[in-house]
Parts: sequence; C-alpha cells; structure tokens
Amino acid sequence: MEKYDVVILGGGNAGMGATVATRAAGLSVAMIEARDLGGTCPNRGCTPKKVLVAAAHVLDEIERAGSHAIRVDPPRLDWRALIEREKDIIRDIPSRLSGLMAKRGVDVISGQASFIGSNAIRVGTRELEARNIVIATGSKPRPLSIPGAEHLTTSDDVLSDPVLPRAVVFIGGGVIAFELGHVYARAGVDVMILEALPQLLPGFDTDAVAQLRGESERLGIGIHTTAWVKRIDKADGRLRVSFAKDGVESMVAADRVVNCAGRVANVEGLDLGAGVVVHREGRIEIDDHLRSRSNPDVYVCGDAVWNSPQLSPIATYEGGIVGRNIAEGPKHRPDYSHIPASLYSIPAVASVGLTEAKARERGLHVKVHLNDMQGWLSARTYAEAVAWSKIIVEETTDRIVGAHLVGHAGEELIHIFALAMKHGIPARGLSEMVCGFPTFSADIRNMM
Ligand SMILES: Cc1cc2nc3c(=O)[nH]c(=O)nc-3n(C[C@H](O)[C@H](O)[C@H](O)COP(=O)(O)OP(=O)(O)OC[C@H]3O[C@@H](n4cnc5c(N)ncnc54)[C@H](O)[C@@H]3O)c2cc1C
Ligand SMILES: NC(=O)c1ccc[n+]([C@@H]2O[C@H](COP(=O)([O-])OP(=O)(O)OC[C@H]3O[C@@H](n4cnc5c(N)ncnc54)[C@H](O)[C@@H]3O)[C@@H](O)[C@H]2O)c1
Repeated sequence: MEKYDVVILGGGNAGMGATVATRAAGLSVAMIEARDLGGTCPNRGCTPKKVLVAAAHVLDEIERAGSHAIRVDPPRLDWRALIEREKDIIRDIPSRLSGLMAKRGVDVISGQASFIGSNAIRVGTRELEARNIVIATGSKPRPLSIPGAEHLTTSDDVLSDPVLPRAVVFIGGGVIAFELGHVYARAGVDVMILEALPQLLPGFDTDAVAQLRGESERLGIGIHTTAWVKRIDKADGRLRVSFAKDGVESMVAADRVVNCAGRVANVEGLDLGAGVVVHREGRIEIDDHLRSRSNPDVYVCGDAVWNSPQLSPIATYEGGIVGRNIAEGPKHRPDYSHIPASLYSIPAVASVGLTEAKARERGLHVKVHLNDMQGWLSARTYAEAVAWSKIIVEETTDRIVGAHLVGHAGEELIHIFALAMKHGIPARGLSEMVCGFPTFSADIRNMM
C-alpha cells in the first residue's frame, strides 16, 4: 500500500483547488484523474461553450448591423470549422495543468479510483492509503428513464459534434438548454425547449427569466413549460419526441435530443460503502465543513456536493476550503451569498444575491428598483435588444441584497454589485461612485 497524506479523486476545478493549501502545508498529495486534467469546465463545459457563445455574439452583432447603418450580406457559418476552433483553443489545457501539478508537487495518477476502505483507494493495480481523501469527481447528466432514452445526447456531444443539426430538442429548461439553444438558434437551427415544471431556470429571478424567455421566443426558440416527455422514437433517420402538455399529447421531430435535465453527483462507481461514506442516492451527507458525516477523514467538494451551486468558481472555492480544512483542521465553511453567476445566452442573464421572491420569503423590507433600460442612451447606442435590471435594496440599511441584469454587459457589471455586497458598500455608496463616461458602468447609479 502506497502512503499519502491526501488522495484527491478527480482533477477538475475542485480537485485542483484542494491542492493549494495541502501542498503549501507540505503534505504529500496524490490526484487521481480518469479522463483529462481540468475536468468539465475547460474540457467539456465553460470554456468550449464560451467559444461557441462568442461566435453567436458575432452573428448577433451582424444581425443588428442595420441599426448602425451598416449593410451586410447574410453571414455563412462554417460550423465544422467553429468546432475545430473551439477544440484548438482548449487543446493544450490538460498538459498545461499537468505541468502546474508537477510544479506544485502533486503526484497525478491516471485511472478510475474507488474506495477499498475508509482510508484506502484502488486505482488500477495500485492501492493507496491516505489520512484524508477528497471526493472531487464532479457531476454527470441526470439519467432520464423514458422509453428511447438511448437516443439522448448530452452537452459533451454538442460541444464536439462537427455536424450542425437542422432541429434540436432540449429536455429541461435550465442553464445549458438556454446557452446552447441561443448558439444553435443563431446558427439557424430549429430549437425547442421542453421544461417539465411551470417555470424555467430554477434559481434565477422570475422577471429576469421572463425577459430572457421573450428574447428567446423572438429568436424563434420554441419553449414549452409543464411539458412532460413521454418517449423518443427513431424514424426515417430522425428522432420523434412525444410529450404531454396540459393533457394534450404532441410530437416534434428533431435530429438531436439533448438531455439538459440537470446534473447529479458523479459518485456511482466510487464504492462509497467500502469508504464508509453514507449517502442517499448519491447525495453524500456532509457537515458545514464539507466533511462526510459518517467518515470524517473524507471531504467532498465541487459538483460532487449535492446541495451547492454547480459552478466552476464554486468548485475551486470549495476545493480551497477543503484543502485548508485538511491542512489546518476543520474550521472553514463556505459562504455562497456573494458569488455571482451568469447564464451566457445572448443577451446574458447575470445575478448575485437574493431573488425578489427569496428576499420577500425571508421577510426583508426591500425596495425593488426595476428598470427597462432599452430607452437609455447606452442601450440605444449599442442597439441592445434587451437591457433590463432589478436591484433589490434593504430599506432600513441601504444594503444591496440582490442584483439581476439582462443584457447591458450584465455579466461584467454584476461583479461591481458583488463587490459592494461582499464589502458592505451601501447602494448610496455605489451611486456616488464617479465612473468613466459613456460606459455601462456609469448607468449603475441610475439603476437604484
Ligand atoms: C456544458 C457546461 C457548461 C458549463 N458552463 C459553465 C460556466 O460557464 N460557468 C460556470 O461557472 N460553470 C459552468 N459549468 C459548470 C462547471 O463546469 C462545473 O461546475 C465544474 O467544472 C465542476 O468542477 P468539479 O471539479 O467539481 O468537477 P469536474 O470538473 O467535472 O471534475 C471532476 C473530475 O473527476 C474525474 N473523475 C470522476 N470520477 C472519477 C473516478 N472515479 N476516479 C478518478 N477521476 C474521476 C472526472 O474525469 C473529472 O475530470 C458548465 C457545465 C457544463 C456541463
Ligand atoms: N453559465 C453557467 O454558469 C453554467 C452553464 C452551464 C451549466 N452550468 C451548471 O450545470 C448545471 C446543470 O445544467 P442544466 O441546464 O442541465 O440543469 P439546470 O438545473 O439548470 O436545469 C435543469 C432543468 O431541467 C428540468 N427538468 C428536470 N427533469 C426534467 C424532465 N424529465 N423533463 C423536462 N425538464 C426536466 C428542471 O426542472 C430544470 O428546469 C447547472 O446547475 C449549472 O449550475 C452552469
């Protein structure tokens, strides 16, 4: 049995995050990775997705060129070449990260890891023993048990497929469906989103979602809520998706049907039982320090945590906390309240803090500043299709408790709100800031 202080399962953002404090403390660390170092975000998630979103932005700009008195011919997108560009941009990430891990003194082992004891792991023919084990194995699409589920594809396939489909159905109206749906719609693909619940995009402010829905429908994306997919059949080389909505059965044909019904912790093959790690259907029971309740030598971070947001910066943040808890003892806890998130549709939806519904649920006395900014000079200058904000301020303290933006460079501006919230700068403090003009940032004072 090889001995380490720490063995990390998974070399994504969370696993990498856990190496910082552990190595700084001089602990011996092994990281086991079954696929590519870097995990989902740089190889199959954020980064390759953003390359496609960037191309869709260009198509969007071209569509609006007329507003700037520019006449252009209809653009022609070479999808195969775009996928090649995407792959080219991310190609050397795993090898760069391998260099980083070597420099940090982490032993990287390739292979599929599983528990063989409370402090022991098997990978291939090797057996490792560790004082602490970190589960950072990420997430995978939630399996859907519908007839024809074998025809489903995933976001991994979308990001690798050199053939542009004619029509795509997304099952689930969440983040991935909207981001990839906007790319496809701008590439000329017929897009339909089928969401089972009455509302789209769980966790986002409902008014912000309404703005995005309106713009998505304007682009031609078909959206059905309370739509239950019954089955998927293959016929004449295409797929037929049957779904029920309000008691009425309908059918839609597509070339691809993408499972976007959420992602679940990827812990199935870990033999958690052998590691004495108690879980309920893959949801590992953890305490406030991200430590397994049943085996305090085991920590969990990133998408493998079932009840924190599945975001790349959060995976890194949780990994960092786990590393510090291992190095210094379990005293650090995550605080997610000021971490911004964006949905990279075009326009993007950006958010930090509480939604209006959550603020009211908590009984806060808030003033809600709602702005349709389309008529503002900055939005008109750029011919923005949507420019919208909702800033939620606690009346008694002037504290910003939530900010939600659609368009208007919201995915960048949101960090100003996050900074103010984290460091206790009141709404008045932000309004008093003198900004460069003309910029979108200069509009913040008028948003509240
Ligand atoms: C299409 C898509 C787009 C996204 N876009 C964004 C975005 O724009 N912004 C954002 O913040 N987040 C985004 N996310 C979410 C983000 O990618 C994840 O939250 C983040 O990558 C999670 O990091 P992680 O380290 O927890 O898991 P991962 O990065 O998935 O890493 C887990 C690693 O563990 C390995 N592994 C699994 N099982 C084993 C085993 N038994 N043994 C050894 N290794 C194993 C896997 O191979 C993997 O490399 C996106 C996700 C997807 C799917
Ligand atoms: N920009 C970003 O930060 C970004 C981008 C992509 C993904 N992600 C992360 O990846 C995670 C997974 O994304 P996602 O879009 O798959 O999930 P999601 O959780 O955002 O949305 C899933 C949606 O599918 C619906 N659903 C579930 N079962 C269904 C069914 N049988 N039929 C129809 N609808 C069903 C849910 O009600 C929900 O609305 C997200 O939680 C997000 O944190 C983040």
